[in-house]
Amino acid sequence: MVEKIIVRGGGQLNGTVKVEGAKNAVLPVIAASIIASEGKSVLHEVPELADVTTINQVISHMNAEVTTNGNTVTVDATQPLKTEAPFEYVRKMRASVLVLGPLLARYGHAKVALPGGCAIGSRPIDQHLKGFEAMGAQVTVGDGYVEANTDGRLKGAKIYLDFPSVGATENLIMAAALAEGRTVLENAAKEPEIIDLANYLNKMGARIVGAGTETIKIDGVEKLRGTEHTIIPDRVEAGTFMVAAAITGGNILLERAEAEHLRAVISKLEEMGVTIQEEGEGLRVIGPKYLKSTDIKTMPHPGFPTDMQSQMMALMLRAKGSSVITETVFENRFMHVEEFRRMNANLRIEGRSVIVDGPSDLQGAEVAATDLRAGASLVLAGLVADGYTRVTELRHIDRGYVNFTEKLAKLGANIERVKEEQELPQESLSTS
Ligand SMILES: CC(=O)N[C@H]1[C@@H](OP(=O)(O)OP(=O)(O)OC[C@H]2O[C@@H](n3ccc(=O)[nH]c3=O)[C@H](O)[C@@H]2O)O[C@H](CO)[C@@H](O)[C@@H]1O
Ligand SMILES: C=C(OP(=O)(O)O)C(=O)O
Repeated sequence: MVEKIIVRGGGQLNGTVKVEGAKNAVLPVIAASIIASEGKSVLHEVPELADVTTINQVISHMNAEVTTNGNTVTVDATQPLKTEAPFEYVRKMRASVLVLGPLLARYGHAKVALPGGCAIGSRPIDQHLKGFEAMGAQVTVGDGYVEANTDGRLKGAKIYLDFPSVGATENLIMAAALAEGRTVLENAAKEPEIIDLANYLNKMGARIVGAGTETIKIDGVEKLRGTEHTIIPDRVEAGTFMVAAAITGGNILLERAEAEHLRAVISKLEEMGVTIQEEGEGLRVIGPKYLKSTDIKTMPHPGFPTDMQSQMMALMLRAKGSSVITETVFENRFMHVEEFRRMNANLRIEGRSVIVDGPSDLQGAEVAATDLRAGASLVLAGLVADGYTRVTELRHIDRGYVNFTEKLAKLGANIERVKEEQELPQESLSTS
């Protein structure tokens, strides 16, 4: 049996959706919760995602006590922890490497399986390791593991990142939180999720200033204490539903969507003719009758987010004229292009760019989610394709979207998630 999302194109999406807590904020926050040698952390607005289950399994494996009650997760890491994260977890989710910084800071030792690449690129962690070494750790890589050790506490250091890596910035802030002296992180990532992590750590007793700017200063403290924290809203989930409104010419109110985190996305959607208004604690998004073409280049925050690239490509397919979308953050984040082509999309890859000649007359087809955002984008394209689109490989979508099918159905989409018999390939039916 294979699980599929089946969507039939046609019709506008209208109604209200509440944006979940951010996947990319909650994963580092749960990883950071294991630094606390005293007190429990109580985390609110935790989305019920497969990735959250994975990070909870990683820290439970280390002996942290994790209790989930709806969207509230309590972590008690006061008992002695194991300092290893095995491959079985890291292979499911690269963000498992975020336990390196907290373990090294608290225990002077960490051993984590190397994450390796994935469908969107090779994704090395050299910038994380360079930072740990600058703080005095000995780092070795072998047998598929990275191991870091330090005698006594890490030492504060001046670290310049070659690229504003989100994960490296998070791992190094966490490591520096318990280091001796001051760490200055230059060319740091400025994503809202970095600010959320720093706010959480500061509530735990850390001394971090400058999160959200390119220079972050961390004065190490001796210990941190569990605290209460509410996870920020997921700007990528919000952006995905904004595209759902835009592509169907619908009208959706996104409760808890944070305009400040979505400036680049809002600006590009407005260029394409979409109306966006702040309303109460959220954003109202109204799709136009005709979409206009535009060009987009992905960049680190506050630039256009790579995690919204494929959704915007789906939208460009329906815009009149030529649009160009350039990916500068990941080396290989265009796997969805071939899948869109199965749906009769007119687009081509040129180096790091995709040229979209719209509007395409999209036709329903059987397509595979090649990664999490690609999966969501195929569903978005299916909302306006002629006939039925069947999307497979749903485990990717489940990593980052809570009840995606149900939420779209509630907005009026003709969509369901089903289990279907796997069709045998032709050759296995042959009797010769
Ligand atoms: C769990 C999480 O928060 N994931 C997000 C995080 O991923 P992640 O933290 O992995 O992304 P990074 O910002 O680290 O990676 C960006 C680029 O830098 C490269 N790089 C990174 C680290 C390093 O040591 N060396 C190196 O070369 C990567 O291969 C990639 O090409 O930020 C990405 C960029 O906004 C988002 O797409 C992901 O959704
Ligand atoms: C690429 C993403 O996540 P991850 O870094 O967890 O693979 C994403 O959220 O789009």
